[in-house]
Amino acid sequence: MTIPSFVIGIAGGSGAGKTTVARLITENVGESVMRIPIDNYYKDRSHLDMAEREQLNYDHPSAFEWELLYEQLSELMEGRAVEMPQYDFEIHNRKPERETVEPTDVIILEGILALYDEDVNEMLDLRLYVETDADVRILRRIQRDAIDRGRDLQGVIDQYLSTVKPMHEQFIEPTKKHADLIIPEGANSVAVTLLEEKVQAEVEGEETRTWERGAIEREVQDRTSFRGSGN
Ligand SMILES: Nc1ncnc2c1ncn2[C@@H]1O[C@H](COP(=O)(O)OP(=O)(O)O)[C@@H](O)[C@H]1O
Ligand SMILES: O=c1ccn([C@@H]2O[C@H](COP(=O)(O)O)[C@@H](O)[C@H]2O)c(=O)[nH]1
Repeated sequence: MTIPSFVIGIAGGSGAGKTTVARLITENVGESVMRIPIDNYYKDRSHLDMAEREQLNYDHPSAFEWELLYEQLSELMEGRAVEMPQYDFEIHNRKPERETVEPTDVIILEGILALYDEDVNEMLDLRLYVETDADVRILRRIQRDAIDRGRDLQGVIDQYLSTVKPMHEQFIEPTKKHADLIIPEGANSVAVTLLEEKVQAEVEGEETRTWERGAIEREVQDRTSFRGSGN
């Protein structure tokens, strides 16, 4: 039975680069790390039709089933498998099937509001916030939704202005204060390398659960100032 030894939360606005950071810091550790997208815990909306679902606010905390997320994270932390819901962005709804997920050494919880819920926050050993300018994020979102997902461009713009942007300012950006480490633009190679090393060490059993909050932050500062002083 695996009892997870390290849980990382990665928050940040839509298109900030959360998934990219999660992928980069876990790509060399195989199956000992599990990524949990908070999107899987969007509420089930099967009672609504597509037109109604298209009108919903998916950036407000009330769009998520927090109790289920907390319950399943708790189960995983105690070494038990869960039946995790799966989400389909194309139809704005949960998929009918769930996936059996076994606990792993390291868990990465990732999503716009990964640092929002107090109970969930307390389960995290390391809280990251990926910070990327709004103009870059909306361009990425247009690329993803309008081009890759075939959504109507005007719809993407309307959703951004009516819910994505105001909810970001009201709920997502303020969670930055809970972060141990803020990663600018996501592709901060110093932070990514350090986090990768940390995850690797957890997976190889070199670390114990004596994680000292702020350790990575200090190391990033040290390495960055070392680089900066090399003139
Ligand atoms: N640092 C970066 N530089 C350039 N492009 C990036 C960077 N981080 C992410 N992207 C790109 O931006 C898009 C959104 O990134 P993603 O990680 O899915 O964001 P999020 O999970 O925060 O919504 C993807 O196409 C990804 O390849
Ligand atoms: O049915 C849905 C559910 C969510 N969204 C949007 O997705 C983003 C969150 O995902 P990121 O990968 O962080 O971009 C959120 O801003 C929602 O607006 C959606 O459009 N439809």
